Amino acid sequence: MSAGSESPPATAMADPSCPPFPLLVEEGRHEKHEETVPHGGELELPTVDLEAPGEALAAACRRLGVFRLANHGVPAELSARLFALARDLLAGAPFDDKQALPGYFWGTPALSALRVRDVNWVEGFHVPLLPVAAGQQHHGPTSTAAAAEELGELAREYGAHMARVARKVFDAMAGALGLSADQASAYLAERDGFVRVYRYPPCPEAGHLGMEAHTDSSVLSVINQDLVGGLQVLHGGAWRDVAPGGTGIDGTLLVNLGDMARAISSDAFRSVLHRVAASHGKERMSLCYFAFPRDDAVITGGDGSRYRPFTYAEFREQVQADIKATGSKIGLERFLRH
Ligand SMILES: O=C(O)CCC(=O)C(=O)O
Ligand SMILES: [Fe+2]
Repeated sequence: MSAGSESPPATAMADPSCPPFPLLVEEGRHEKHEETVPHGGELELPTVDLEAPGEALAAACRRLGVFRLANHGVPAELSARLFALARDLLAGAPFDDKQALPGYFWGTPALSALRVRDVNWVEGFHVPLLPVAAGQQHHGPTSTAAAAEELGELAREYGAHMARVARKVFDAMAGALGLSADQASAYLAERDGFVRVYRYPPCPEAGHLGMEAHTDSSVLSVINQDLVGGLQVLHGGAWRDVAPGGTGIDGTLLVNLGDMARAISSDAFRSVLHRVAASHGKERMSLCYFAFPRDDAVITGGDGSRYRPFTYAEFREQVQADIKATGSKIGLERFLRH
């Protein structure tokens, strides 16, 4: 039985900026959800130079599906401004004000299937890279609305850098896979991607996740995390910490391959299961960019692939239907050849 159908959970509301995350209050609940997968400490990740990706990039895609990216050309000052603006807005404004802003979300995206242990201890803004149509823009008079508009503009400026980075990374991946120019173009619609600005508020209780275990549906995702830590990837049967790469001029970004990279490479490239532990003492912030294939791109890893050909639009609709029905994504398994 889902926990949501038992007695109503307590909520953590001491901080007015905090969404009404449910707390696990019943005796014994922690034991019930105790880890079954061991924790294996930090995972050393390879660093790929964007200006000279060479063999290192393909090797990292094959072995891990996640790597650090250096020499990416994203101005440190732009990331710092976006982090600061997002932190001020998300940690500073009351929850009710934030909830009225376009693109704001908290908890699990599958709210229709809400179960207490599934609530992600996270909030944020979803910012598409394509400019928002005039009618959809928020013209509220408050300073919170003005800050949110500024955040959107800055996130799109940051997103333009992400699109540039994603194209360069993907062209190197496409080269390693021997994709045609048409495939390389259809399999990554980098300017149609989006940025998510996340805040993981401090969680008063152990046993929560900031974001539950998942693979990304993207071709590739680019993560820029602050210095708090909490991101973990499943490697060798254990959850391994991905340490922050440092901020400022020498800061690296993280590139994480999604399901689509796995499908187009016929499983040669990995899409790693990852999650974010809820923050305890400190809040955590991250800036994440996701790039997908064109909607009509027919994803195929060739005749030997375990997956039948499908369009990206088909994949996205299946993921949404599965989340609505079960609370979880099923993903590529749905597209296995019979
Ligand atoms: O916040 C992070 O570092 C990772 C977030 C993530 O995995 C996602 O949004 O898919
Ligand atoms: Fe993810």
